[in-house]
Amino acid sequence: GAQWTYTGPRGQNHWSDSYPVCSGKAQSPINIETSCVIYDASLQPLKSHGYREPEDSTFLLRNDGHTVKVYLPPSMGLRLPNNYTTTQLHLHWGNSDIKGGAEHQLHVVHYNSDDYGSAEEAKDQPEGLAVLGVLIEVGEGPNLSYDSILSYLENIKYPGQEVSIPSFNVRNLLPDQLDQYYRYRGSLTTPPCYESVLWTVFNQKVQIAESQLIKLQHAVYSTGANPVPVPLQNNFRNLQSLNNRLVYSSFPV
Ligand SMILES: NS(=O)(=O)c1c(F)c(F)c(S(=O)(=O)CCO)c(N[C@H]2CCCc3ccccc32)c1F
Ligand SMILES: [Zn+2]
Repeated sequence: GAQWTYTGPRGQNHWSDSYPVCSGKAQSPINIETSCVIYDASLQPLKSHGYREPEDSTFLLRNDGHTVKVYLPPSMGLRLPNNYTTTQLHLHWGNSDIKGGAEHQLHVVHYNSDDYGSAEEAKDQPEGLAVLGVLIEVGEGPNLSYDSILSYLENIKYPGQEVSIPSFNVRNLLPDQLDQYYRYRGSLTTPPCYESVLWTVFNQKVQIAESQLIKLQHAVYSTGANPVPVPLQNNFRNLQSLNNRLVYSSFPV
């Protein structure tokens, strides 16, 4: 399972050797070519619930060697209009060489709780998952909402480490405007690459300070300390072919 990496002999060009769906026709991420999106006026502003007031006083933050992720309580969710319940959020980021681009992202993962009992059950089912994608760029800052996660990375330097952190307002990690987004059908961007994800990518980016991005890029490792720990960086998948999919926008572009 957790053998795959982003580069090298088990890197993304080899994922399909062990996970055949990774070479499917509806893979993510894709480049959203705004000149080709279709405005769909029926796409309503996203309605999240429970994001602002977590029922739990703590969240579990974990380094799984591929990303840093926060497990989220089932009191949070979306109506899309199906009910989708949160399961976790995680981050993807580049390294100090890469400027601009869309590789720094927050993803909030939900499962279809109308039809399935858990994310594990829903992960390979049609319409099983819904992921919110937030593009993160370096700007003014610091973005104190992201410090709710970044301040604790030193406690999960190595894969398998986890720490209980004070719960926080997840809504503040998202852009102000939830009415402008792109929507397309795609996949998990990590193995097993199941084509079960209804993607929502917000048009508005969020900004963090350069110091926050540098912390994210240097605080956690993808391997243990022996012999030398490898920093976890560039943990994002290459862009995949759109093939015969359409991308919709909730706003006229
Ligand atoms: N970019 S992405 O596609 O949103 C995305 C990630 F990038 C990502 F790293 C993860 S992971 O943290 O599980 C580490 C990978 O094993 C997930 N989880 C998925 C895929 C693995 C199985 C599973 C089971 C239940 C719920 C979610 C998931 C993921 F969905
Ligand atoms: Zn992701």
